[in-house]
Amino acid sequence: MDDKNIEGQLLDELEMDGYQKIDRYNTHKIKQLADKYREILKDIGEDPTRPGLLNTPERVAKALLYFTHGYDMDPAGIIRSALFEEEYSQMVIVKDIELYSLCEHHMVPFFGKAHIAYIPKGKIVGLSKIPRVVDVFARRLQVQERLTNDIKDCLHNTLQPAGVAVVIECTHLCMCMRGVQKQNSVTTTSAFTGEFAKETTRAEFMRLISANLV
Ligand SMILES: Nc1nc2c(ncn2[C@@H]2O[C@H](COP(=O)(O)OP(=O)(O)OP(=O)(O)O)[C@@H](O)[C@H]2O)c(=O)[nH]1
Ligand SMILES: [Zn+2]
Repeated sequence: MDDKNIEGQLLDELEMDGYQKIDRYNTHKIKQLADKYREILKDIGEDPTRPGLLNTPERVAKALLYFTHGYDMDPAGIIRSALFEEEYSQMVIVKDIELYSLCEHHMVPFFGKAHIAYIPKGKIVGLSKIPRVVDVFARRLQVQERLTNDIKDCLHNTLQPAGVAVVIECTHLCMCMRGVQKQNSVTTTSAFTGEFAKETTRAEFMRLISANLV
């Protein structure tokens, strides 16, 4: 399946789930962006009329719209679409959620993993909605710190749990392929609410996300 079909399929699925009308790929918007990329190609010393680049501006336009499709989505709505009453009050952890985002300073990718936990207080959420919320916030221009807080705030406000924990580990390509050029540095950010303010609860979460239990 080519990139366009994969993107199209993902967006179709999201629309089918009724999250929000997604109108990112209309022809007018793609053309507007593609025209700008044609100019950018000239500015970097390329010839946009050479055969290999003829469709590149449209491809890049669609890719950028895909990389930032989180702007068109409603993360709180995603959580609210699958809330269930349940008397489970232990920690729920979804770890190793891969994410891809764009740093807002250079518009270069940063990518890595999110580890998320919450302690329910009467309500649990459909598990898949947690990675979906990660993607909504990741698919925008971000800094890792705000991405971390956005996810924490969304879960905290919609689930109203006894606590939320978010840890994100990422590689920033703006620090690898340019600038300081450090290939192996990993940035870790975290945000905690409620019960996770307690040292023991936080330590249990950190131990469980570090463990290889499966
Ligand atoms: N805190 C934070 N900084 C980020 C993130 N992504 C990129 N940056 C940093 O944003 C900063 C922008 O700094 P500037 O000095 O304005 O930009 P620059 O001259 O391109 O900086 P260098 O990358 O050091 O070459 C850099 O230090 C980047 O490493 C992020 O998610 N969080
Ligand atoms: Zn950057």
